[in-house]
Amino acid sequence: MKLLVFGRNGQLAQEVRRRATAHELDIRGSSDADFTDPEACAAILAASDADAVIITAAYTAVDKAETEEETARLVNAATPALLAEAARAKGIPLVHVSTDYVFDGSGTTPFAPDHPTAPLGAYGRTKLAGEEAIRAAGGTHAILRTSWVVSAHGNNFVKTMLRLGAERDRLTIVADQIGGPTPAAALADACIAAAEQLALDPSKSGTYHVSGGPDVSWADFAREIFAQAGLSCEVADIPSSDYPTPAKRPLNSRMDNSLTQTVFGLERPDWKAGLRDILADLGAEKS
Ligand SMILES: NC(=O)C1=CN([C@@H]2O[C@H](COP(=O)(O)OP(=O)(O)OC[C@H]3O[C@@H](n4cnc5c(N)ncnc54)[C@H](OP(=O)(O)O)[C@@H]3O)[C@@H](O)[C@H]2O)C=CC1
Ligand SMILES: Cc1cn([C@H]2C[C@H](O)[C@@H](COP(=O)(O)OP(=O)(O)O[C@H]3O[C@@H](C)C(=O)[C@@H](O)[C@H]3O)O2)c(=O)[nH]c1=O
Repeated sequence: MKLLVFGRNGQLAQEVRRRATAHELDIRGSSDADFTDPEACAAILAASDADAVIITAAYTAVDKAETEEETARLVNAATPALLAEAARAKGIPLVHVSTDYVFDGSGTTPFAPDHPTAPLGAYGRTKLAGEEAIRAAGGTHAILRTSWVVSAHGNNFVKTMLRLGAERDRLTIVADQIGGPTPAAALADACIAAAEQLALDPSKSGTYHVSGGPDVSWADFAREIFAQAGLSCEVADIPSSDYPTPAKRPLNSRMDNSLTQTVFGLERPDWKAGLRDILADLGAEKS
């Protein structure tokens, strides 16, 4: 298959490039497909001979989105909307990635894909608008909602903890937000599998959850990072109220992955194993 992939340097984009070895790839980064220009991006798709499209590009700066919601909306909603229409016009499947931040974080039960959405902030609102536009376009699609993506590339919680854990003896980390850290490598495999399977069976179109397990707090996630990296940084639990940020984060980010397993045959990713691979990639594993 030929895959048209939007996004080049992001966490997911880099893992798709690394793992889609069975396919021909046409990769478009922000320098040649700027998502603040929806028509230009749709024209790239319209002119493509790809068999499927994967959108990895997104505006992911959660706090900055509070003051840049219009830009975030262009990148996370307007361009995915036109790409979905262009994909439908060509009759090719579209795989898109969304977020746990479309939910309000209430309760302690894992959210199923059809649970009502109610984002707490601008990033979640714009990602939800992207989902809704893709569904409305009516083409063959998979929206894969994920959470807490980590990898050896780009900016993410693992790399932040490795940096801070090497500098400090003690960190205070929120312990009342619970979710599933997701290795970008496993998410890339899910995107590729969804593209392959949708091409064969468009009836698999829909919204799915791909989040690593088991669920954990950010504080316990940090402890496991330090344990696997052999860093002796103490982690003190704090409530979210002690870590004020411009955007409110959901307390419950647990997501039910069972539909993904049933329809696509994909197991829930094991984030502790994924973390070992990331630390090995970074040369940061415990010696
Ligand atoms: N990171 C996380 O914790 C989570 C991410 N997600 C979702 O997963 C997906 C992948 O995220 P992730 O790989 O972590 O994101 P990153 O922040 O690592 O990378 C962002 C990507 O978006 C591209 N991008 C940003 N702005 C533009 C623009 N104006 N035009 C074109 N491309 C742009 C970047 O382009 P370039 O390649 O040129 O650098 C880069 O490839 C996204 O849909 C995100 O919303 C969901 C839950 C958690
Ligand atoms: C650095 C640090 C963070 N934290 C907290 C803040 C936050 O609640 C949590 C994680 O911090 P981050 O800045 O990585 O979180 P954040 O940018 O909100 O991560 C989110 O990104 C978007 C794109 C998503 O879609 C989400 O699934 C999620 O991964 O850790 C501490 O409590 N102490 C610290 O020292």
